Amino acid sequence: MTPPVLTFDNVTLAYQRHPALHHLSGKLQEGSLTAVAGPNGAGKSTLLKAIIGEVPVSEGRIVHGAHARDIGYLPQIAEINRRFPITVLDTVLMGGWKATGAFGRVGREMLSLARAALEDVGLAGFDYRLIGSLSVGQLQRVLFARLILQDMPVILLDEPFNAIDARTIAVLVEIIAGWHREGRTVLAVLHDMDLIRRHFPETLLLARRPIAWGQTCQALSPDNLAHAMALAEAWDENSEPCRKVS
Ligand SMILES: Nc1ncnc2c1ncn2[C@@H]1O[C@H](COP(=O)(O)OP(=O)(O)OP(=O)(O)O)[C@@H](O)[C@H]1O
Repeated sequence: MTPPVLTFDNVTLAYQRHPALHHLSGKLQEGSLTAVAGPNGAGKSTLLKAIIGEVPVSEGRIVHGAHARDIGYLPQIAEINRRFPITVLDTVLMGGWKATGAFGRVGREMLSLARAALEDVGLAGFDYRLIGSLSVGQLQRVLFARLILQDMPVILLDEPFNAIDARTIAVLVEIIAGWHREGRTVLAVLHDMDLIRRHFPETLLLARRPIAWGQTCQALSPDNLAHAMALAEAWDENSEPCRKVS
């Protein structure tokens, strides 16, 4: 068996010592397709940010396997500055910086790969549109095209289907399924339980702490979902900073 892509060893993540996620342990296997589910404020986005090093680990550790530097990350769309005056094509080409270097010239091959990625997401011909002129769904397609160009073995997606219509969701779900078939590891924060059940074989259910992690049908059992909701409702934002649990 190949070593896990990520190992979580009793991980606690906190902001100003107030825990957002407690005591997560488990392994993300190479080639797995996993949803991260849970109520608002459960710590889902925080977990993704900790994996890419944007949020420090307060306790425990996250051990990266062979692909430590090879992670593609799609932030929540609300975190993208759409006023930045950049074209669709240049946004996608940012996904190729590893090959071109930060200030390298974009070669013909990279350009044609970027255009092919735009075609894959159904946006052929949008090259010179400014991203500020796109609908939310079109912008999400552009960001997926950038991930295609990035060509990473591990891909983290934070609410990729938020505020997106069914047609665009179908296109993006198919791209994710393609990544899975290619053996990439995908971890996606999602809210739509039906969509998770249909397309994601594994689920990590969080409610400020892990509730379940395994096959989706078991992880999203009615008992587990009720437990997660009850914990979320009982949560006190002003609770004491985390103390170690032995
Ligand atoms: N930068 C920050 N500073 C302080 N607290 C934060 C920060 N970011 C998130 N939090 C808090 O950490 C907790 C977990 O937030 P997180 O965004 O990880 O939840 P989530 O499960 O992704 O929620 P949602 O489904 O609403 O996006 C929340 O209580 C949130 O207010």
